[in-house]
Amino acid sequence: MSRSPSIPDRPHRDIDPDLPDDERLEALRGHFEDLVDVNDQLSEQLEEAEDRRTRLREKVDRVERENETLKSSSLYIATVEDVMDDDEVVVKQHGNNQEVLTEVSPRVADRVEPGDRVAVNDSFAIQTVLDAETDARAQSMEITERPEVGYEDIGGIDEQVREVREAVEQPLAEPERFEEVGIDPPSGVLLYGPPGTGKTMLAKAVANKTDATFIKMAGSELVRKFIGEGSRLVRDLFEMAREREPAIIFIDEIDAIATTRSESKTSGDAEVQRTMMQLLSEMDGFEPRGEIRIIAATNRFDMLDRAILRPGRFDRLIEVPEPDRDGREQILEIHTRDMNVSDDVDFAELADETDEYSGADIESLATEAGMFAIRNERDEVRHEDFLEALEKLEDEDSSDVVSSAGYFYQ
Ligand SMILES: Nc1ncnc2c1ncn2[C@@H]1O[C@H](COP(=O)(O)OP(=O)(O)OP(=O)(O)O)[C@@H](O)[C@H]1O
Repeated sequence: MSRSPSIPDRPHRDIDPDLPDDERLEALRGHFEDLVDVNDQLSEQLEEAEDRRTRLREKVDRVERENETLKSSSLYIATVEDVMDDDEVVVKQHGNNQEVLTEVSPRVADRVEPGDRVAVNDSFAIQTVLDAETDARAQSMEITERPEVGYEDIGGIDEQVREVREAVEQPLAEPERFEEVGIDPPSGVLLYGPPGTGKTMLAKAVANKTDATFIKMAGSELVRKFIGEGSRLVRDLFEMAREREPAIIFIDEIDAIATTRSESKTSGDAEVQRTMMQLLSEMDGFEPRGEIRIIAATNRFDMLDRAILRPGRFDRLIEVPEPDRDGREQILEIHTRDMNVSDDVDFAELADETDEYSGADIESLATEAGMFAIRNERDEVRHEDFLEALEKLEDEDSSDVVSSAGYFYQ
């Protein structure tokens, strides 16, 4: 790197005005030569500075172009297996487990270590090293420091809220009570019931109440996202939780990895099996009174492999049913809390009319009613808007609207 050149001193000469003319002329000539010298030096420096500026500009342009390429092209996730000399590394690609000898871009060369998760481009050159956060997201984990759902946002399932608080919140908030009594809290809690009934909300609300990090992963992602990576993802999930204790791990659609063992021995089944074994071994090695709690959810209780329900695993089962009439009224009130609803809205009647609606369906109903008000150029939502919304939802394919219909969960 070139250092900035020093600026030459300003030439200075005292010329005695009483000197004879020829001596004064000589002195002035000397001064003039000094000035020309300095001028030459400054011009040279200016030229160098301009050169440097051009080189920097080119560098910036190049980095900007690289940046654009990085942003616009898809990158693939891989794990570094080995780092060799000359900036060469062996990476294993997620998805197909292919091992590739590749190069590291000089920008990240000194940051790459075996075990790192990296993003590679189409020609497998390593572009970036993923930090824990990006890595987790790339693996479809959803991490929320403090979810914004409170118990007051959940309607119609008070008993389930109570049970979850007892099984998950209390062991985190007052572990000493379990110690005093001499029992271990439930290892894992399994919430089961039709879709859209508030299972995820329940898990988020406990995390909110206990200031725990909420880490969510869908079982389907564990087995579908990167074939052959399921058990590693489970390990990462628990690792992430250990780094962020207190934490609540929420595995949605647990049935995707814990289905009843099928007779067929396809590689897909073996993969699912390995993922489940990893989950069980993580849970078995768990500190029962520790600061990580695990909640799983399923709509397909009937399909679950009973091995995951043994003591020490998901040993507290909580059914989260569709809301009853009063529950629906409560949920309607929750979802219209921030809406400008007119006094003529009859929640009791709407609750009567929404038999078999899940909480999620009721949320859609409220949003749809709001849309009708907007369409009619009103800023107040009236009862008639809810009725129109009901009609619209009923008209749409009823199996889509009433999401619980047709689901077998026990
Ligand atoms: N009991 C409820 N009280 C209030 N809102 C609810 C309730 N149940 C569901 N909802 C609404 O429906 C949305 C979806 O609910 P949630 O994701 O918790 O359902 P889920 O049971 O986990 O569904 P799935 O099984 O499909 O994952 C919530 O964001 C909320 O707006």
